[in-house]
Amino acid sequence: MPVEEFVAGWISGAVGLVLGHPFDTIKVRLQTQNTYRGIVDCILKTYRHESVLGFFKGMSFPIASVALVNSVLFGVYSNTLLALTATSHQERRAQPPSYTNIFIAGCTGGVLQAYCLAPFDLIKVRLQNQTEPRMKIGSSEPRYRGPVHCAASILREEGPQGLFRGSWALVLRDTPTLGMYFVTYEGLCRQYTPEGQNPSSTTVLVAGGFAGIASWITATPFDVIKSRMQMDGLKGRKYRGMLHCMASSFRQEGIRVFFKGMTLNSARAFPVNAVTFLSYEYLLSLWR
Ligand SMILES: CN(C)C(=N)NCCC[C@H](N)C(=O)O
Repeated sequence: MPVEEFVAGWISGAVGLVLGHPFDTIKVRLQTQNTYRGIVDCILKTYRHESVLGFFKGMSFPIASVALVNSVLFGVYSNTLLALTATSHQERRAQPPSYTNIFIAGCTGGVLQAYCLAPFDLIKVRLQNQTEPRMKIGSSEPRYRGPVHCAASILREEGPQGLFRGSWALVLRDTPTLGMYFVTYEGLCRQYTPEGQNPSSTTVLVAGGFAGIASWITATPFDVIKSRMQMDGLKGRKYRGMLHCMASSFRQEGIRVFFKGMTLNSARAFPVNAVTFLSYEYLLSLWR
């Protein structure tokens, strides 16, 4: 089993994560709180109330977990392709796998990464939604003092299943969209690369960026439901399950609820996934 794919997935994920976290915080707040009038209002309120630190809330756990999550995604993807087509990463330029196999490998990586991601993502979302300013004397204390305190409080108050709240929505968000993610990336690379050659850095950046946008646009409806389910339980239970969350969100806010955060998801997706794929391909070429 080629371990390089796992290591390259980890490092490239960390680079992308830091770059995209501020967008992610604003998106999560817009999806789960109804107190903001839009993106600009949310950015201004966050900055005024919490300073620039507010945009980076909840980033430490994703940084710690990205090694696991991204290496599982890229490692499982590549090793599933190896099992399906008997070609290694290096051989795939000369013998390109079919899009069906790429889609199946992407979906397999997506399901497994969703399970690893679930508890870390839930803690991230809970911390991102704390709007109390840090280090301001006289301001109210946030409910969670940090990621470890957050995990311990959830375990104590909501039980182990509390850490997996919203995980069905997460699996539904990530499975088909990650299949599509790799199909888009491969498709664009093939389109703009002469046969048998490796794609140029520009092609990798553009293909990675558009793969990110395409996958996040389609992922947004389940992303909204996932974030709402993850916040449920904080002040009692509002939703009886994923379907109830979908129905009640739709009843109260109409169809547009499923598109909340789509602009930010897309804006974040381009740079994050451009650098993720560029560093992934670069690292693999170093180890070849
Ligand atoms: C639509 N989905 C769930 C994805 N494309 N997921 C892949 C994650 C890539 C990168 N870490 C990111 O956060 O965009």
